[in-house]
Amino acid sequence: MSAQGGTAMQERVTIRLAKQNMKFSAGHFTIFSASERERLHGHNFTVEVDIEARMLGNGMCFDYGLYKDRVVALCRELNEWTILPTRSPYLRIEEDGDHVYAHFDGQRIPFLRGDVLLLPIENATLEEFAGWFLQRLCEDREALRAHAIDAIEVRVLSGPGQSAGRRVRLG
Ligand SMILES: Nc1nc2c(c(=O)[nH]1)N=C([C@H](O)[C@H](O)COP(=O)(O)OP(=O)(O)OP(=O)(O)O)CN2
Repeated sequence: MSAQGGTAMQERVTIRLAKQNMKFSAGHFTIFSASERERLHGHNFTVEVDIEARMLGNGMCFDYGLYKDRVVALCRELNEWTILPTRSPYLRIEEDGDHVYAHFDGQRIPFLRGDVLLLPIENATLEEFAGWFLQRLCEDREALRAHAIDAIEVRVLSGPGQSAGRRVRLG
């Protein structure tokens, strides 16, 4: 339908946010099984968000600046930490004063408490990072309704050509 003529169904639009400051540097290791994991290493991760919404008149949908700021703030929360998953079936986290110990397959891996971010995810993977962003972006359901948002997809990249995307449909 042309933009001039309204329809009973509001037109949909996809806003893509992939700004250069949507990034975070973090250490992690992927756990593949009860006995296999990677060594600790890091990446400069980047984040891209697609938001599907309905047009609200005045030639626009919601003001995407609100979500730009939110994604950048979430990236800052993950920036310059070693990220450990608290919901892994294979990793036990022990907090002891200034240290955090990750217990994996008989290993007791020490970290300084001040270097570690414990995230409620199953594994420190791209797909779980994407899920964490998605869950945080969808916390304010009232705002999503007010902005006529029907779906959000978050894609996290660990470098060019390597990413995982997760999507939630709201409408
Ligand atoms: N399903 C998933 N599989 C794997 C993940 C993941 O997040 N989800 N992650 C890893 C590794 O952590 C990651 O691939 C390690 O980085 P790596 O690719 O080795 O290094 P680069 O990003 O520099 O890429 P290069 O191909 O080495 O240039 C494995 N599997």
